[in-house]
Amino acid sequence: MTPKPMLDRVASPADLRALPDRDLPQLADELRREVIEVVSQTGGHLGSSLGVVELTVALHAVFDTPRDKLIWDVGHQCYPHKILTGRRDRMLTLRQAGGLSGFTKRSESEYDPFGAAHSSTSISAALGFAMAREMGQPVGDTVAVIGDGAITAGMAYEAMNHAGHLGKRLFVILNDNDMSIAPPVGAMQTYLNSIASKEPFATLKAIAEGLEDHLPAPLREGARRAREMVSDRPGGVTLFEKLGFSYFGPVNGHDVPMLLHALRSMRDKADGPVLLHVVTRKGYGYGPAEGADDKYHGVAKFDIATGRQHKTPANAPNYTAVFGQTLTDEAARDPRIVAITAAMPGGTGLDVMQKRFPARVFDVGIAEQHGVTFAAGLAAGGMKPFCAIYSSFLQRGYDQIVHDVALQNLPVRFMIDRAGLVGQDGATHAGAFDIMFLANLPNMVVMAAGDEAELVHMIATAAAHDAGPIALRYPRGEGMGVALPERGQPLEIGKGRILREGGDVALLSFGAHLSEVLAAAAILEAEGVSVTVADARFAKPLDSDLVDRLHRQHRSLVTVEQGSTGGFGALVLHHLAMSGQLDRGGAVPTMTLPDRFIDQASPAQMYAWAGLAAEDIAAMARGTLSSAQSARIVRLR
Ligand SMILES: Cc1ncc(C[n+]2csc(CCOP(=O)(O)OP(=O)(O)O)c2C)c(N)n1
Ligand SMILES: CC(=O)[C@@H](O)[C@H](O)COP(=O)(O)O
Ligand SMILES: [Mg+2]
Repeated sequence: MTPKPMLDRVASPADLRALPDRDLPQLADELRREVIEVVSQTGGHLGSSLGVVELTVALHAVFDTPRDKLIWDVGHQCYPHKILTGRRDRMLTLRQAGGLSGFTKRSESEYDPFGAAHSSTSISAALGFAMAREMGQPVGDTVAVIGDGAITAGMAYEAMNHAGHLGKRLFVILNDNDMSIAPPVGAMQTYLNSIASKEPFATLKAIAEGLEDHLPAPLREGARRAREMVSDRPGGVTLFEKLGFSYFGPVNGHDVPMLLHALRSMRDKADGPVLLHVVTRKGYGYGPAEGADDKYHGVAKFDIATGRQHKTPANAPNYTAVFGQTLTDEAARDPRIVAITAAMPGGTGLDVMQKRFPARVFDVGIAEQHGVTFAAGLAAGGMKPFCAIYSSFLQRGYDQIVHDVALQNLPVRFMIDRAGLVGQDGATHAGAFDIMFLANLPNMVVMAAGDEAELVHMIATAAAHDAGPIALRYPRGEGMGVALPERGQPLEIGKGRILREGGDVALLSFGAHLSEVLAAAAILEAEGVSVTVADARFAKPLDSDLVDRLHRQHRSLVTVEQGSTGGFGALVLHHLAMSGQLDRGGAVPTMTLPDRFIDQASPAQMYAWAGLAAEDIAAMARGTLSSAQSARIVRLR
């Protein structure tokens, strides 16, 4: 690490507040260098963090954190905040096992009053704190920092609508960098751009609003004209003002004195909700980030001098890429196929289809709820919508899945990437619950891909399935390296497959843990246990013939899935119990994620903590055998 005299003097925000204002720009420069040095060694969300360095310094300088509650929306931009709030010495553990989370987290620091990682929750949470203060709790001011991407979500407007109604003191900082993960879309973005482009008048406005009372008359007039420039109508009111907020801005979010001035002005004058519009650049101050299309939103470890990222070479195509290409091929054959993403065209692989068929891919912004119901409307209107949303973000759209899709039996195809544990993003991004929350819904078909070739066939299955909704889950990362078919063939709905036959135990896998299940089978076979391995393919409808046969013909039937309790295994048990087969004996252990949240680590480590490594599966199967057999295995080992 390079020497940083100013940063070395700041062990906490209190130290920062003791510095004179003139030292804060230097502190920000040193902080930026530190963020770059750390992330070059850990990887992580770099671009967003670089864009808020000056804002972070100014916020901690003006507000009395942690008594004042500073709430970062999503929390992916919080690295400078972590460095300033007592976590500097642990930054190199970021996003690793036992280390700091990549997001804000209540259990990590008193300076993280509200955890995040899913977007657009900050204003609601800040309003909750504000009302707790109004009701006598020891809470100071509350400040939500929300990005122009995050403010595309309905939840942000629900919160502003409520805040405007309550009229209590609350600060919202809109961090407008004209970027989401991908370039942002939507009418709101156009509106924000129209306000932001009004500089320098708007800048004058920000200054003027802070100093208004002390300004000589001509300058006051300038401020009034500036206000008109940035408002909907002469004398004007911005959208935010119509929602009941006082609006300040836009101000240059990389100008520390300007930020200090604007923040102090609003802190000292506000008696209701205030929105400060700050314009920043994602990746600011690091050339390779500023020059990159994605502004280094999320990076691997990299070389600081060149910005070159050290990406591990892949052994097999990843599921996302296979999905993107296969859906594009299907779309080329069927003009009714359209796709929906909630602000993640690259992450979902839909950017491939977007390039070829731009008019058939809809980026709805961070609006999963709308995305699901929009897909339902498309389906009702005769299209074949593929709604591609990460498992954990799909949680946002659950009532829409139930009420708008399943209840009306509309053929929406849910393509659920990041199913299972995802690694460095940790518990917030784990795709743990979708099997459970989808397979319980009438009309819904639920599939999971055992490998990347299966994914291709399942996409074809979804494309062919017009009878109702269908969901397909697959994990983050590489496939098994199996040969990919030229073209997917629709599978028979509700039928699994047997990969190898044996006589002692049956391992029934649902989804991408198949590779681990096969590894477990190899361990058992080496011990002299004869193993059947089956891939259920469908959690719903369940292949009950397959389940019955595996249960009947083996001493035990072990189910394995990359999901929570209440999912595939529960459905197997339910079927066996309801058909009176459990009474006949034969253990049926169901191996699922445990009933706890699992913090970040490598996916393999996380699955090992979850008790789902190959050795755990083998041990579970071994434990179901008779003591005589177990003794034989122990001798063999
Ligand atoms: C509910 C939800 N959907 C999607 C995401 C994925 N996501 C994380 S950051 C981000 C973009 C946020 O853009 P913005 O708020 O402008 O912040 P910036 O990265 O530009 O600083 C998205 C889509 C998420 N975290 N939560
Ligand atoms: C902050 C956020 O939610 C995203 O940036 C997420 O970290 C992306 O994850 P993937 O790398 O799996 O696309
Ligand atoms: Mg943004």
